[in-house]
Amino acid sequence: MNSPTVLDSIIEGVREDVARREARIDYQAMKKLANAAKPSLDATAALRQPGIAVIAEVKRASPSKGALANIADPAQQALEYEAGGARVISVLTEERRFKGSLDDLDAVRAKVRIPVLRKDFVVGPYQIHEARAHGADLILLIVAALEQDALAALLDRTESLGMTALVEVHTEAEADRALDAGATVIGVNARNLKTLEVDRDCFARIAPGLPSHVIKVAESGVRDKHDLLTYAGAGADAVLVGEALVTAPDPRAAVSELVTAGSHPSCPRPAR
Ligand SMILES: O=C(O)c1ccccc1NCC(=O)[C@H](O)[C@H](O)COP(=O)(O)O
Repeated sequence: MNSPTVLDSIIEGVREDVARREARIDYQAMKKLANAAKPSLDATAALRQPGIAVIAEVKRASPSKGALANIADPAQQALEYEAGGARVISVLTEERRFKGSLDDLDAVRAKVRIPVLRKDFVVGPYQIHEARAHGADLILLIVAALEQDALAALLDRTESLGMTALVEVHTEAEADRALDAGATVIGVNARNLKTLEVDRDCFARIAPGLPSHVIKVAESGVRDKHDLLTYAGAGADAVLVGEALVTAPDPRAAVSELVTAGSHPSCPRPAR
């Protein structure tokens, strides 16, 4: 038997944590809470505005880097991102390896006016209703973590709750699975979640094979505006940035520099 990957061990912890939360608030009760939440914001409209969209992430720690930033006030961090021109805020809610929480999601949702992505490792429908109950507008679905039937069902569930699914892939085969499941927003993660290696050429290999109607998000490894421009040249509509923003001395300025580069007339535009 193969030894467990980083992704396997994250998922194992997530399953335990979901079971613990579900024992407190059961599935039917969570569905009711989700139904009572304010309607979700239209994330695809936000991502389709002119220029390369910046999805700015609240990320305290990661398996690849350990502790990244002591974000005492995630809402303030998100407000800085919003003021810098971010189109979407990504909030990591996984607790064990990323030091995030649903409290972080609540705090961010309460302050910002732009769409919010719940970034976690979704293993079942409970987490989707939970995300909606906590005000998320988008949810991440990782193809490598889901069987095909589950991926398609979770995508349907997300859309039926009025949310947008960012479907994450790392290989051409996963991109085919995302399309088969009906994904319209696809994130190509440069980071291999099994080995943690970052391959910034991954996006340029996969994006040309995605249909023009799909919103293409380049995830991970964006250090500065040069990386954003490279991804834009390969067809990115958006970039998702964590580490570079949480470690920046001035997160607002760091987002603004990316946004400015992505809206400059010389920035490559995806062909539509
Ligand atoms: O960041 C990690 O080490 C990691 C490890 C295992 C699974 C997921 C991981 N990160 C999640 C992400 O996809 C990133 O937080 C996101 O794309 C931002 O990446 P970066 O700008 O490189 O922080």
